[in-house]
Amino acid sequence: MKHLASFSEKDDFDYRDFLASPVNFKSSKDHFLTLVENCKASITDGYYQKIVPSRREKFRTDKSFHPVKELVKLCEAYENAFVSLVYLPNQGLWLGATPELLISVDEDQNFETISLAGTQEIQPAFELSQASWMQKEIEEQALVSRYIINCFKKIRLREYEEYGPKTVKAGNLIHLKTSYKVNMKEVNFPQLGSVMLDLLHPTSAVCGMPMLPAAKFLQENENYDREYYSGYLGPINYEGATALYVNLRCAKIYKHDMILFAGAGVTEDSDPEKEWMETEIKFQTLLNIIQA
Ligand SMILES: C=C(O[C@@H]1C=C(C(=O)O)C=C[C@H]1O)C(=O)O
Repeated sequence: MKHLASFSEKDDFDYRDFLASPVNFKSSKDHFLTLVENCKASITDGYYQKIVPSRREKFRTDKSFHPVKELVKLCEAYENAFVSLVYLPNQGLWLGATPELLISVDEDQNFETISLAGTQEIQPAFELSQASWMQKEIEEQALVSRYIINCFKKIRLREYEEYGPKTVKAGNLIHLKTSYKVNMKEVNFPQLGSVMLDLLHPTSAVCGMPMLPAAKFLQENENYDREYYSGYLGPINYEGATALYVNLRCAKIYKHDMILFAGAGVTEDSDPEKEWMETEIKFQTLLNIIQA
């Protein structure tokens, strides 16, 4: 951390030289509200159980914005998030602080995945024991849990441990989380990590159920390219362990702006205005900490 912080102060190269100006796009609230209505209508028709539409929004970055400094601030603010800063030529510079583990395998061959969904905004002094959840969020998260259990069923894996659901904090938000753990040595399944990765991604926390039709629905209706948002990233076989996270609460950084991405799980009980608000408060996870 110290190394990162001093890097940002002493180097005089301008990272902006590497970055493009963002393409112009209009972020329309009406479009998102109509999209949520269309998701609900398709769910009511009986074919889908859940769809997770998303949107993006452009924000001006402050003069003092520096990606490495912002990375350090995010690491300090969000102890439980996977905080990342990634530059890829032609794909740009991405900054994020995601609460969502996709899969991990530790050095002792313990596998873990989680089901994370349901969102509420909280104030800093909020105690987790005060949390109460509506039927809509409970059902929404249960769908993600069912999706994971179905993946285990496909590979006939019965020996998993399930913890939760319990309420967890992710910055300015709380979510419902259930963890699934498997001792890969005990079940004699050394490939479990890669097999589950193929089956899980994209989970119904970011896409929908059933998965393939929901992905097609989003491609046809979302009207923009998610790029790396809702993909996954993380260390692979680093010191014997792998931990891949879903790329949420993330921003693509441009010369003088950044584009933030956020989605919200829609079920038949969704209220479009509330889903819009949910994407707004998800943007705040980054905006509360970084210079914008
Ligand atoms: C889709 C996002 O988040 C996911 C959707 C959630 C929800 O619908 O309540 C909650 C956590 C994440 O699994 C996002 O942050 O963009």
